[in-house]
Amino acid sequence: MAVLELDDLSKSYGAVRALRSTSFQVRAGEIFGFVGSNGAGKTTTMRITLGVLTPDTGEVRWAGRPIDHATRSRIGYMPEERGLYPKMKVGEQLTYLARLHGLGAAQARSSMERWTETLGVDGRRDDEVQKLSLGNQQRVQLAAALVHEPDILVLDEPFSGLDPVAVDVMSGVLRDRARAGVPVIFSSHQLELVEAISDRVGIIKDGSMVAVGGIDELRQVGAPRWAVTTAVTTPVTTAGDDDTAWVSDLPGVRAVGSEQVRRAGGAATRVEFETTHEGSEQAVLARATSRGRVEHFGRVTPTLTELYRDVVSAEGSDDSPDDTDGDEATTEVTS
Ligand SMILES: Nc1ncnc2c1ncn2[C@@H]1O[C@H](COP(=O)(O)OP(=O)(O)OP(=O)(O)O)[C@@H](O)[C@H]1O
Repeated sequence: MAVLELDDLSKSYGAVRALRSTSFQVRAGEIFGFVGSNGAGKTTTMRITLGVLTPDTGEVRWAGRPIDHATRSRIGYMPEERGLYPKMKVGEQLTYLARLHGLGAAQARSSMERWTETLGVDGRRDDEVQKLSLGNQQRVQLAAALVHEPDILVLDEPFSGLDPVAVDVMSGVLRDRARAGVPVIFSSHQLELVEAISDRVGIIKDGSMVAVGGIDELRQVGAPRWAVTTAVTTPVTTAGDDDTAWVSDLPGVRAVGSEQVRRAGGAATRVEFETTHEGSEQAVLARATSRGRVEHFGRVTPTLTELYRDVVSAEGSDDSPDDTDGDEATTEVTS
């Protein structure tokens, strides 16, 4: 299966180290969500993939071979800064872009028709791009990335500013392209959306990949997290009081937070904890049972937002641009 390989990419802009030995892969037919804080290095990575920026070290390969001019023309790219001609009509512009990528006149026209229909802007073909709303301009921008039927899709924040219907349309198109065997890489700050549509996710921080893998796989990294909710008959004191000591003093257990819920006829306490030894959650359950009626006990599945916060706020953060220390370890989970 063809794989897009980004191998050991480094890039500095003067004193700013934008990428530090960044490596990851995107397989054919896979949607890869690329996330990271502002300035983490996503756009730089995408521009290098497209070949508009040259890395200081490393290379990008497609199907085992370094990306050359011919392969580059097979990439559909949606740049963050967008790049349509505002005064050109939608239909003309898309047909023109398809022809630039080598499609014949009839093929370019039918591809333009197909993508404007799929993306719901077929009624705007004769309008200048600048007359469209920002969301519709973005749909046209995606059509521009797709109109030459690319083998690889690289999309820089394609969802930013879209309404929920447009998000659904865009997600559907990405899924459809992936099903057709295209590797799709997209960046986004909308982590719930990334979680919903990505097959794999990469988290970049200060130019280094700090986690790469399927979301379920990334969830397995780190200590398992649990929650226990116990009904308590004794009145709960001030909300926010620490009620985790009964959990924390058990071996192999670390309480990470608690919550108290008042309600008619009593209250309940929910404590979240991590286990560092297999089976130590059973000791928590036994103790909870001795304290009151256990209403709920189970594993907590972190969301991508929680995973992201964990890895991005992990120790070792250094935002100084001229930092020259070593690279951070990547949590690589491959399936
Ligand atoms: N042309 C440039 N000249 C100098 N510095 C640059 C240039 N382009 C990017 N940078 C710097 O490189 C770092 C990485 O920027 P990049 O645009 O790749 O981040 P990003 O993850 O895409 O951010 P965002 O989420 O804000 O779009 C940042 O510190 C940025 O300021």
